[in-house]
Amino acid sequence: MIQDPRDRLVVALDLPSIAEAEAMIERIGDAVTFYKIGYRLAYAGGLALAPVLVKRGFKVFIDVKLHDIGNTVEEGVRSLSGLGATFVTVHAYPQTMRSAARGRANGLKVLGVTVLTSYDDDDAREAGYAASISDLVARRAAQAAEAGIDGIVCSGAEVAAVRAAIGSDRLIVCPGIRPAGSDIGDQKRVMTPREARAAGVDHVVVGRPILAAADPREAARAIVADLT
Ligand SMILES: O=C(O)c1cc(=O)[nH]c(=O)n1[C@@H]1O[C@H](COP(=O)(O)O)[C@@H](O)[C@H]1O
Repeated sequence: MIQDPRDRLVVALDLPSIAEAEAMIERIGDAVTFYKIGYRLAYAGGLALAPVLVKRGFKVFIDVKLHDIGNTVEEGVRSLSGLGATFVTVHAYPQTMRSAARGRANGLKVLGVTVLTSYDDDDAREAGYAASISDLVARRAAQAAEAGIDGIVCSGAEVAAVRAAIGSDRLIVCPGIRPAGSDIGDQKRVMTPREARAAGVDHVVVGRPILAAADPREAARAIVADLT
């Protein structure tokens, strides 16, 4: 149960260094309680920021989208469990999800990324999938529940189908969130914060619309208001 509405928003710290991430966190102030460390920051040494943020009372989402042989995924998730983070992502393949479930410890929750929000049906076809994105997402959500992981990453358009597949005890997290009128960038399956909330999302992930805003704190506040 989410008590503080700010916890519904996860801000993606897609920045090139810990120093720049720290400066952004300072600018955003108390408008945000939950931060995501993804490829850009993690591969620039940013995983070290996770325990620092946890110590300061923030929640942390480690978005490394693991996908490898089972043993490697299990041990990787076990290593990441030491950071004190709340979420870690893996690609939602059955073997990968089962292995991640075995490796999680210390309260770390595993989220399965169904189909990236930068994909539409043409992109899925190009990658060799005959199924539509909505079918693929529903299938992977059901497999995530079977594998016993803690939640799903999908687009806002799939929230209802995913909820039906995973029930109310698992979490739904949506990136590809764009406040009305903001630049979509490379995202293809997008929704506004308000629409995602109405669809029943637990958390939304937002990067560029906040990081690139003239006033990131105000941009974050406006999104939290739409999620409340
Ligand atoms: O796992 C994710 O967080 C993720 C999954 C997905 O399907 N789509 C997606 O955009 N993301 C991440 O969510 C963030 C979205 O950032 P913006 O498009 O800048 O709001 C990025 O850090 C992506 O890596």
